[in-house]
Amino acid sequence: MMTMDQGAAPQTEGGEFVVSPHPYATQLRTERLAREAALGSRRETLLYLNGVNKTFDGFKAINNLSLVLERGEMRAIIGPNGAGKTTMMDIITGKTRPDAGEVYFRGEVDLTKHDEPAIASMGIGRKFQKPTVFESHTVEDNLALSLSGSRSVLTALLHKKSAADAGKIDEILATTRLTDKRKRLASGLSHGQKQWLEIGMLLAQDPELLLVDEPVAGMTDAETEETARLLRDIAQKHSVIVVEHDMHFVRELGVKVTCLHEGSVLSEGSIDHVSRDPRVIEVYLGR
Ligand SMILES: Nc1ncnc2c1ncn2[C@@H]1O[C@H](COP(=O)(O)OP(=O)(O)OP(=O)(O)O)[C@@H](O)[C@H]1O
Repeated sequence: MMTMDQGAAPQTEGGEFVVSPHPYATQLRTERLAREAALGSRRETLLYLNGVNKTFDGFKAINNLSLVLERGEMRAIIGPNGAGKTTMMDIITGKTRPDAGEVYFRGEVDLTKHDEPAIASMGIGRKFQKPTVFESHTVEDNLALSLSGSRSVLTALLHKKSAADAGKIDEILATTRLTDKRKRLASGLSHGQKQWLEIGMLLAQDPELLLVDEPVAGMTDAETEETARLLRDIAQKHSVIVVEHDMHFVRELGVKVTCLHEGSVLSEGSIDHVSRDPRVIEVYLGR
């Protein structure tokens, strides 16, 4: 006579025979559902970092870092020197390859598989701390040279701009508060105006995500406050990550703040939440 294993024994339910799933099948299904849920939440996001690690000569610069940026979000990143802010930006832009972890753009592009030029062309623009504008060109020519698309330098400088290009340059000049400086040589701009021009040059490339590194370092108080307004304007149409130490400026941005420490997220939330967090006070704000 045939005997049956208890786990797979048929049972009657409303007159029908049903087979209890094997415990291993149940485990596989649970794991599959968890994977699908993770993929679902990743798809919703613009930038998804999960369990990212990067070690330099045995030193963990990035340590199991996870961070999610929603589409259209502006995020401020703070943290003490050496916290891993620059390394995180380097990983997002393909300058540094992580040792482990997931880095996804628009939920589906694995950024760890692409190099810097490819990532830039996908719509991630980066502005480094030091402005690098073309000093001997006018403000508007700096923007014309940066417009996305296949223009040669000569085409950009010598030929009449198309109506679309001209309209776009006008819009960027207005956003970056440089309309009345458009004919000036970039060398004649103040430090703050050069930073704004460089942000404009990034905008000319139509990035979906802008990474901005310490934009207000060296600016006057008035320029700092104007930069917060300028970035809030930009964030209406773009996603932005701003790394900055100036807490007054970060407060002016009025966005979610992430504090990094020793390569991972120490605290995250509103500026009030993060700046009251005893751990943030201990390692960063209290210093
Ligand atoms: N290419 C590299 N080789 C070796 N060590 C590195 C390299 N890049 C970064 N590090 C180290 O990794 C750690 C994190 O540095 P990172 O520049 O990312 O910090 P940060 O938060 O940007 O600091 P800061 O506010 O000073 O710019 C530091 O200890 C740094 O010395």
